[in-house]
Amino acid sequence: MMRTGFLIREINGSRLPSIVPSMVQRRPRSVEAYASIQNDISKDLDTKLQEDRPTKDIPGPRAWPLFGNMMRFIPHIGKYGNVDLLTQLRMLRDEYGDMVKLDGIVNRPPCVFLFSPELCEKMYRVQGTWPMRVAMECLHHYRESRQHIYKGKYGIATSQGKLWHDFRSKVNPHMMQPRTVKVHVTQIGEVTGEFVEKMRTLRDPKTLEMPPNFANELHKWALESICSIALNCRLGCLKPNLPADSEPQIMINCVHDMFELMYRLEVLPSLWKLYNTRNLKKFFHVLDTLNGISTKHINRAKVKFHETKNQTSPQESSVLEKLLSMDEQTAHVMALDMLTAGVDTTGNMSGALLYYIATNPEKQEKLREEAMSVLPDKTSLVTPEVLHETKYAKACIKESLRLFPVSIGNLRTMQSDVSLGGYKIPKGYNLIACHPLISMESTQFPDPKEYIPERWLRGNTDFPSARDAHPFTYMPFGFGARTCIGRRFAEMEMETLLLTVVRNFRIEWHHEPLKCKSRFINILGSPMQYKLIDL
Ligand code: HEM
Repeated sequence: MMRTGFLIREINGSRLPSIVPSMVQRRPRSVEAYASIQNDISKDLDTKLQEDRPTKDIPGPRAWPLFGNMMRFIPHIGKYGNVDLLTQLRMLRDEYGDMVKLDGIVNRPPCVFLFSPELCEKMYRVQGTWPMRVAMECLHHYRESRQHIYKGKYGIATSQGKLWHDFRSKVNPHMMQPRTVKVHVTQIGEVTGEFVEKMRTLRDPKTLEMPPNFANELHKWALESICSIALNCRLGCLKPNLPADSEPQIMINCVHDMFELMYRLEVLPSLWKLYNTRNLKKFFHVLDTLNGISTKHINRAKVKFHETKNQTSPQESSVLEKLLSMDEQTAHVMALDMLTAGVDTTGNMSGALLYYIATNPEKQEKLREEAMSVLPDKTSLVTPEVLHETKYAKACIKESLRLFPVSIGNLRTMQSDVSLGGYKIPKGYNLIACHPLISMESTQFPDPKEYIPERWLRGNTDFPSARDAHPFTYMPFGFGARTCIGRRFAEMEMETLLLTVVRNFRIEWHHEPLKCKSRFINILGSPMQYKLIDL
C-alpha cells in the first residue's frame, strides 16, 4: 500500500486513492507500463456500453439547427459571450450538473465537461493505451507544414498515437526522473539569485513596489531558467533595461501571442480549418519568429556539445545534450518545446504564488522560518540538499496551484466508444476533466477560497487535510502517461524562487485582489506590484 501511495504521488503529486482500481495499483515506470494497465481497464468496459444511454441524453445547451451552439458564445449576443472561460464552465455546471455536453461549435468536435472527481477518475481509466489530447490542432497544423524544422517528429504536445509514444518514451527518462532534475538545481539557484538582486533594483524607491509590468520580469526569469536547463546556456534575459526589440523579449512576446492566438483559433469559434484566416496567418508568423530565434540558440548549443563532447559528465549535461547523444531530431524538437512551454506556465504560476504569500503574512512568516533554517545568508544558494528539507515551501506551491491553476481542465480525446457516467461516449469525443472547479468545492477542500498550505502537510491536525479530498480532485499537472513533462523542472524553479524571495524580503500586497485571465491558459490579470521590504 505504501508503494502504491508513492506511485500515485509520483504521477500526480496527489495522494493514494483508496478507490483506485486494482489495475492502477501497479507501479508503472514507463509509458509501456501505462499502456498495459490501460488495456486491462478497457476490457471490462465493453459489456457496459450496451446498457448506456446515448450522448443526446447528456444535459447541456441544445444546439439550434444551422447555428448549433455558436450564438450562445458570441460576445454581446450569447449568454456565455461576455464572460471568461472559467465563468462559462461555472455557468454550465450550475445549470446542467456534473456532466455537460457541448456540441455544435464550428471547428470543434463535441465535448463533455466533467465536474466531479469520480467522473474525472473514470475519464483517465478509459483514456486508452496511449492517451490522446487533440487540443492544439492549429499548432500541429503549423508543425506539419514546417517539415524542414520538424522532419516528421512533431513533439509530444501535439502528436498522438505511436508518434507521441515513441517521442515521449525517449524523453521521459531525461525529464521526469528526480535525479535528472537535481543536477539543475544549482544552475537555477544562480539564475534566481541574480533575479532577486534585480528585483531589488526594480523597486520604486519611495513605495518599494515592483513596477506594474513586473509579470514580464517573471517571464524573463522563467525563460532564462528553462533555457539554462534545456540548453545549458544563458540568454541574458536578466540584463538591466533589456530593449523591447531584444531577442529574449521577442521570444517572450511570441509565446504570449502564441497562447492568445491558440485561444482565438481553438477555443473561440474560428473558420481556420476552412481557409487561411488572418489569425492563422499571424499564428504562423509568430511561431516562425519564435522558432527562428530558438533554433539559433539550439544550434549554438549543439556546436558547443560536439566541441566539448567528452568534457561534461552525462549527469551534468543539459536536456539537449542528453538527448543529442540519442537522437538529434528528438533533441531539437524537445528543446524547441521546452523554450515554448516553460515560459508563460512557470512565469504566471510564480506570479500567483508570490501573491498568495504576500497576502497571507502568517503563512509567509512560517515559510520564512523554513527558508532561514536552510539558507543561512541572504545570498546562500538553493541546492538539492536545501530542497530536500523544505516541506512547507512545497505545500505553499501546491496550494497556490489549487487556487490559480494553469489550465481550466485536462482534455482527453476518446479513441473508441467508452462508457462514462451511464452514457455511451463515441470515439472522437473530447472529455474535459474540470479539476480547477472541482478543487474549489468545499466538499473536497473545506474553506476552498482560503490559502492553507497546511492542507498538504503530513500529520497536520489543525487544518482540513487534502488527504480527505477525492484523489482525482486536484491535478494541476495532469495525470498518467500524458502528464506534464516539465512538471519537475517547473516545481523546482518555483520553489527556488519562493525560498530566495522570502529569504531576502518581506513581501506585501496593497492592491485589489489578483485577477485571473482565463484564456488558452490562465494568466495573471493584474499588475504584479508587490511591495518588497528588505529583511
Ligand atoms: C507551473 C508550471 C506548469 C504547469 C502547471 C503545467 C501544466 C501542464 C498540464 C496540465 C499539462 C497537460 C497534462 C495532461 O494532459 O495530463 C501539461 C502538458 C505539458 N507540459 Fe506542462 N505545465 C507547466 C510547466 C511546463 C514546463 C516548464 C514545460 C517544459 C519543460 C512543460 C511542458 C509540457 C509539455 C511538453 C506537455 C505535453 C505532454 C504530453 O502531451 O505528453 N510544462 N502541462
